[in-house]
Amino acid sequence: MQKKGEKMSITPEAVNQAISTVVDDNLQTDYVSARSVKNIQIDGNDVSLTIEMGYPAKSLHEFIRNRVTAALRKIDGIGKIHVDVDTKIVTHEVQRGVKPLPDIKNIIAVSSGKGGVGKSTTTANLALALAAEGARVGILDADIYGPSQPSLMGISEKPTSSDGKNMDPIIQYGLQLMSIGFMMDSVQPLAWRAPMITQAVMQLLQQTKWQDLDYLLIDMPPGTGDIQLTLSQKAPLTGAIVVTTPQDVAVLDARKGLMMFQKMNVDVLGIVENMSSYVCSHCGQIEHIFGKDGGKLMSEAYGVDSLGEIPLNIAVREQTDNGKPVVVAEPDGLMAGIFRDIACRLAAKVALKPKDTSGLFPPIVKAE
Ligand SMILES: Nc1ncnc2c1ncn2[C@@H]1O[C@H](COP(=O)(O)OP(=O)(O)OP(=O)(O)O)[C@@H](O)[C@H]1O
Repeated sequence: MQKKGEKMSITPEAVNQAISTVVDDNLQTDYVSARSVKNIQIDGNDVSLTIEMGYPAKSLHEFIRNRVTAALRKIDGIGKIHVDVDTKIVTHEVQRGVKPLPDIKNIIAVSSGKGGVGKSTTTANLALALAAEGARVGILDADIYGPSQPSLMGISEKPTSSDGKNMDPIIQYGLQLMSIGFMMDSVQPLAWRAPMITQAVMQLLQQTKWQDLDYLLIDMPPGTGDIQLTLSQKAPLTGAIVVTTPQDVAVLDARKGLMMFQKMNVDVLGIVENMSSYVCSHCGQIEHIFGKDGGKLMSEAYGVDSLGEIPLNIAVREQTDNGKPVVVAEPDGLMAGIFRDIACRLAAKVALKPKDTSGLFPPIVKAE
């Protein structure tokens, strides 16, 4: 029993116990289990600590601070509470046999079973959403059949080399961008053979002067041919996402992509269903033009997370066609919010992966 006048002290256990009741919506686990609680300092009844997020979520920091503070307030006799929220993105494990690149913490392949499902649009907007949440992000446009990132991003210039050896990425809307389109003219691609293309993409990946990226999104060619297969083997991928529309055919193709990554031991971080519905701009009625729940059903059948659904929205098409994706054109709009939610869920999935430890151990050399 505490005596009158005696100063009661709060214990770290009580602090952890209180925070373990706060579950992060994107991580789907609490901050203690996610090892996000750092630097707990207890001074009598006053508590200060940091919640270190493993994924960029600037727009959520205030909300998280308030939730953690409210949970701590329930501790009997607690005094002043100070909660800081910050983000630390680290390098996570990639598929066996390859090592992460020094200037890129996490590479995520964005793929689709077939063309035209909105893979490039999704890549551009997710990259911009991650950047808006505070991450350093790049895009490598590897879609040999239609490298559309430069035009989606409103870029007309070609990259240059400041050291005569490596290419400098083009900086646009805060992103670092490189495209296979810069390396070929419009007639060449059909004449290129798969090994040449793969080599060119690997070269772009390794010889671009990426500047300290948290995430690099690769806009992959659609389908599951040789190029995709080799890239899944050679590029150090933290994971992949599959973009699909809800149509049966698209889902069927997307399934092949999913299986290709699984076979290559690339972690499938989730499925994004694009053009999932259409909201009538006049009456607000929701129509499922291309069918319903294709991505969701696929994620259930294959045990892969659904990262979210993007409705068919004219602003998405108009803004991207104008070289200013919707996330930068209307950052406070509904569509930007949808891309931000998907981006946070995706980055949270990355954050839950084991950290890369390949740099910790020196290579084993045979004794003389
Ligand atoms: N959610 C959406 N709402 C409206 N239009 C969209 C949406 N997603 C994509 N689009 C439009 O659909 C067209 C195809 O999109 P995009 O180029 O991103 O597809 P893709 O899968 O990358 O195709 P490809 O592999 O052939 O390059 C574009 O005109 C784009 O603006």
